[in-house]
Amino acid sequence: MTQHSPAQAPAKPERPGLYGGKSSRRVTVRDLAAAKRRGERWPMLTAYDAMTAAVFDEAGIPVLLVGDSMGNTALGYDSTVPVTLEQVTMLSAAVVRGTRRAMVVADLPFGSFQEGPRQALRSATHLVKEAGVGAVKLEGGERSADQIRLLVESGIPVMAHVGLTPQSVHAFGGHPVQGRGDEAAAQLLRDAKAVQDAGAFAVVLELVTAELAAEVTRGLAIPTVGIGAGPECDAQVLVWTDMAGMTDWPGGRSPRFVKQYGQLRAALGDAAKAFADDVVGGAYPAEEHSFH
Ligand SMILES: Nc1nc(=O)c2c([nH]1)NC[C@@H]1CN(c3ccc(C(=O)N[C@@H](CCC(=O)O)C(=O)O)cc3)CN21
Ligand SMILES: CC(C)C(=O)C(=O)O
Ligand SMILES: [Mg+2]
Repeated sequence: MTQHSPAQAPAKPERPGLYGGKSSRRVTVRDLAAAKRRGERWPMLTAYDAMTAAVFDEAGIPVLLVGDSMGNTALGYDSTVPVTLEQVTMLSAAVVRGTRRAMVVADLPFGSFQEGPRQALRSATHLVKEAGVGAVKLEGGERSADQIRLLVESGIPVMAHVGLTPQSVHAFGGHPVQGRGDEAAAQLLRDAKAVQDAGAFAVVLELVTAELAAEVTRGLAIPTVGIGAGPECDAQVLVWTDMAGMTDWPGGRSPRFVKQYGQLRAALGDAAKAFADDVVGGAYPAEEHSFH
């Protein structure tokens, strides 16, 4: 079949942007700023080990967060509060080793930055030098602005985190939606502006109404990363075990913002049972798994 098109349209790269980009160099804060200017949305996932991080890196996820949610997921605590800087450092080093392209961001855990800017710099420096992360994240808006400013001045990119900040679960008395009511909305807007002014390169908005998150996203020059913050954020993050259907939620009910894109808990349980049945029944190992 002959086709009489005057000229072959130049082959359009399938995904020109951050997600699925082909370059093997690490994603940088400049790439994220450029994506906001292009109006391009991007995904972020947590990771806590090298093998899982490699899967997400190969899938083209541009930013991986070694979240202090490791407390709930990897370490078996019922909150993020007990997580230590050494735990985040060890798992961050594994995630960096497992990845080639993703920017790896490490959470500063509870107690590692609240004393002030100098403590924050000591903790963040430890993560950069010992684990090799490209950026750190810390919770708090106006209350954390001095910490953010010193880290950024010292050359460490900072992702901020406002709205629901789980390290304050005891102060919040749970995980309530943030920014409801005029006073709370005004405070959240001040927090978002404060972290941008302090030099943060992005800000997580956690459990914020979709309307307020949209307003914050329009009002900031830096990208917003939503979790339970509606569809208008520049980026979206989920805890990977929630995203993949691995998390065992207390009472079996997941938070409203979670969408499961897989059934890993069932799949892994089925694999373990099939292995166990084969061992008990003598079907494994078979001849082809044996040496002579
Ligand atoms: N596995 C996991 N996923 C997370 O998203 C996560 C963690 N762990 N650990 C740290 C925090 C805790 N997070 C949570 C935990 C519970 C709700 C929750 O139950 N929210 C209610 C809304 C409550 C309200 O209506 O005020 C919901 O239904 O979403 C939200 C965030 C988010 N973070
Ligand atoms: C959910 C994200 C934003 C987080 O802080 C974590 O995983 O610890
Ligand atoms: Mg966290």
